[in-house]
Amino acid sequence: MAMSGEAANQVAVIGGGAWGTALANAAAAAGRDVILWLRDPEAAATMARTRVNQRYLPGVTLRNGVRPTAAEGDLATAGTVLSVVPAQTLRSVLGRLEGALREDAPLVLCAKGIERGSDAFMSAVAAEALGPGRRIAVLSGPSFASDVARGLPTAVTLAAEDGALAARLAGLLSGPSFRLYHTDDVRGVEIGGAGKNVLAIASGIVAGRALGESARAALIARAFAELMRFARAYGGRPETLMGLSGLGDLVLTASSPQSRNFAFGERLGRGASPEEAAGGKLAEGAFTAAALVGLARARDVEMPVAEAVAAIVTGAAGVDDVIARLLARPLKGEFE
Ligand SMILES: NC(=O)C1=CN([C@@H]2O[C@H](COP(=O)(O)OP(=O)(O)OC[C@H]3O[C@@H](n4cnc5c(N)ncnc54)[C@H](O)[C@@H]3O)[C@@H](O)[C@H]2O)C=CC1
Ligand SMILES: O=C(CO)COP(=O)(O)O
Repeated sequence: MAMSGEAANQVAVIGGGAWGTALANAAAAAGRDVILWLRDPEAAATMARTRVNQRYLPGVTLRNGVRPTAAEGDLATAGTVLSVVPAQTLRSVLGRLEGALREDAPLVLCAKGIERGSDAFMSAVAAEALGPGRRIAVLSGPSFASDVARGLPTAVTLAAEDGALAARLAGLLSGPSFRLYHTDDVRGVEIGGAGKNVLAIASGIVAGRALGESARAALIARAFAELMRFARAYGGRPETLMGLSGLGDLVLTASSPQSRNFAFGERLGRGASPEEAAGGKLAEGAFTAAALVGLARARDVEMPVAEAVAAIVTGAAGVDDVIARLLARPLKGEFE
């Protein structure tokens, strides 16, 4: 049955954190009718009343087209669904909400991570949780929630295996300052988003240890080289990694203290323990590091920077040991 105009214009955002709130505002700016679903009824009611997400995105007013709710039934009319909960919660959240979603609504995955334990990419987790019939897309790219929510110019990538669907969703969510490019390289886009979070932690460590801007630039370039190797081994296209969702997002996240992953690394570099460094904020790379390294090892992909981050966040090695090890690696051809 064809979707009614009302359903086609309605977007549900699952997850009322910083990014979910920003994307809800961006979709409303694009003219969509937006349902912002939170698991906590009290938080949803407060947000509906105050029109602000004080905990996760203070200082930003919700647009008129955004309706916060905790009622699962409110999701039933949305023609498009964005999942914006942390990567490690995706499976359980989709399991809970599966029955509340329209069967024909495409699901746009906005978390940047790899599931721990299963080492599964987000698209694989969603396909397992919702069954093979669900159309799945991935949205990723250089975009701080506060920039997007304030309407500052931002460009990201929307990927779906069905290129026509990717183009349609990019059009649906693009607004005056939030621009979505589209591609059919789902795997390449999700690798860029998940990988850059891990690698940005390393960049933060270099900054926190005061190793200098030259060292940080070298680190970012070597980190990008290993991300390319990983993508090649797992079916992501090199040009995707060269684009917004790869290099673009790595540059943003690995060079700004506004990034929670970078800030987490910076605190590690200054000597904080992983628990202290997290400080109650979500640093997705800390959870994804071991999974990324596990996948890399499984296909013999050399990822010394990701290995270093995984060793530090799991407490297997200290920052100084890891730096010494990286600097002692044998010299080799740059593009081997
Ligand atoms: N904040 C940003 O600038 C950007 C974030 N992202 C990605 O978006 C994802 C979410 O990040 P943020 O919104 O920034 O995190 P956040 O920490 O601001 O918010 C996470 C939200 O998820 C909710 N949540 C957690 N577990 C849940 C569960 N089991 N059921 C329902 N809701 C649950 C929390 O209550 C909270 O509202 C991450 O993967 C992140 O990498 C991507 C681009 C930009
Ligand atoms: O993904 C992001 C920017 O594109 C946000 O980065 P952090 O999660 O490190 O804050």
